[in-house]
Amino acid sequence: MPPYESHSTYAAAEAAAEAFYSEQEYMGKAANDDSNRRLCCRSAVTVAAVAAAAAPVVTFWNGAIVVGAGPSGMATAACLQLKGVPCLILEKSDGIASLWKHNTYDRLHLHIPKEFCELPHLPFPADFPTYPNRRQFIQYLDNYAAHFKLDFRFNQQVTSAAFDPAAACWKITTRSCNTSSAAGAGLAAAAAAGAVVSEFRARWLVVASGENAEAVCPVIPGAGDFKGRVLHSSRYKSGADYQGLRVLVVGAGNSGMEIALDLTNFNVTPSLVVRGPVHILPREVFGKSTFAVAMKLLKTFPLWFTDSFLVWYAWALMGDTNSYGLHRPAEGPMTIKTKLGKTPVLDVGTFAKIKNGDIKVVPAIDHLTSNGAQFADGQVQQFDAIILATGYRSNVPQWLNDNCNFFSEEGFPRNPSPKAWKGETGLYIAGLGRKGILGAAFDAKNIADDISQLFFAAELESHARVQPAPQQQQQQLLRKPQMLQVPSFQPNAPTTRPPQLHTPMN
Ligand SMILES: NC(=O)C1=CN([C@@H]2O[C@H](COP(=O)(O)OP(=O)(O)OC[C@H]3O[C@@H](n4cnc5c(N)ncnc54)[C@H](OP(=O)(O)O)[C@@H]3O)[C@@H](O)[C@H]2O)C=CC1
Ligand SMILES: O=C(O)C(=O)Cc1c[nH]c2ccccc12
Repeated sequence: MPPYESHSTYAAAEAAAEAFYSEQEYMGKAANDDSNRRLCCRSAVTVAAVAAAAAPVVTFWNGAIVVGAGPSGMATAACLQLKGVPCLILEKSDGIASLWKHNTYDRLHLHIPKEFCELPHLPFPADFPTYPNRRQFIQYLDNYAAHFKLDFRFNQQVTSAAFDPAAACWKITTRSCNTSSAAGAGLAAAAAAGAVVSEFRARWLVVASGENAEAVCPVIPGAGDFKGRVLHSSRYKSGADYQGLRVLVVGAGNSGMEIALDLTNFNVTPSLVVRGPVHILPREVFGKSTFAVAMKLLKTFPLWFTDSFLVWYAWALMGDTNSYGLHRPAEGPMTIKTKLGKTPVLDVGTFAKIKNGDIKVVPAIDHLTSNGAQFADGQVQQFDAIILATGYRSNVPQWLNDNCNFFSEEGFPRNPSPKAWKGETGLYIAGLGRKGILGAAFDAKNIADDISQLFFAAELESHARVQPAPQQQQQQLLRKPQMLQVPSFQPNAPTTRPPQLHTPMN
């Protein structure tokens, strides 16, 4: 059964998108338990509060904690691990790269060349095409996690993270489910099995929860009246599910444009809501990726020149897009990307379908009716399904206690790039700089350099306090981190500071 059939009304679409995201949190796997066990005997000290069943399990992690097991989080963890800093990744879903695995459509390919989408220290296989498909990219990410033996805790939704100045560490609270009783039992049974609250403490916190953490479903007037299917683009898989239906795609970003194209390949003639100005560019310029050309031009020429070239080239190749309802913004595509983070549309065939009438461009929706929509220009059309390709949002404001006002209300760093990766009190940010995967790789390397310096300085200091043999200590520390022990830690004692950790002799 296609996913949308269980929640076919508009009112249910946002709840469904939300449920989908949280659903993944409940689907535990045995492998996950293994990684949890491994974790406990490496660089952490986990204290089960046996006396009080409701009290959270507290894990003291001597290193960095990363929130999010997407490309940005994994890149940061790999860089940290290579530098010898223990790193634990908390992920709300049941596995890595959940957005790529569960929330993308079948025909998705990277639309910029693979060399701009590589994570640090592991290139794509040489036989991958220039624009790897969804399956290949996922394979690369799975391989990345395995190659660097990254430490994950899945099914751990971070519900809060705050810096505790007294203890000089981050206190991170997660919610998870009793996965063994919930496995395969579905959401309701999982919820009944009861969520488990855990606590993690670490000196360094890396926010890598993603620019696309949550689906955005706008409130459209009359939405409650519409009787057809409504879903967010993150639930769309293929036009095969819509054959014979009248479909409205809302939103002219890269998702909406490509979904509209996909529908035409299954004999659907979709309408596409383009409510405002949009930059649509050919994917390639003289056989070279437009993105690569733009990057090259930006190295030598100012932004305005690069923009003028791109718009001129788009005009030369595609003609005037205005007459097809696609009006260009006053500012150029790279200026808008830099200022607002909005990515231009890279055309993979949609424009030709708009030109030949297979896709009908319509203006903003005025309101929905029981069986369709009325648009801003007064026209009324009937639809059986509406796909909201209306974008995503960061979820950082929901869980990060950002008392230094580092993040905007939208959950993005206020600092303009390239300093957007470092906050205060051990807070770091990977992949929220609106610079794609390349930007995330850049963040990851900088974060790892920074944290590793602080980590080893702190380790040396604490060892100097324990044993007065600095040279010998330094040699030990430069080895791979080993199990850390707490000599006389009292599980139920009040803890304002993490216990003193030391590396055993080996
Ligand atoms: N192959 C690839 O590599 C792909 C990459 N992506 C990337 O994923 C990210 C997310 O893309 P996408 O999902 O397209 O989201 P975007 O945020 O890029 O686009 C959302 C679109 O929806 C429009 N919109 C929002 N609300 C409404 C509304 N109420 N009525 C009408 N239109 C509305 C926005 O218009 P407005 O601009 O007026 O706000 C915008 O055009 C982007 O970075 C994109 O580049 C996506 C697909 C494929
Ligand atoms: O995927 C993104 O959102 C990016 O930031 C990278 C990117 C993809 N396509 C582009 C076109 C112009 C500028 C940046 C990008």
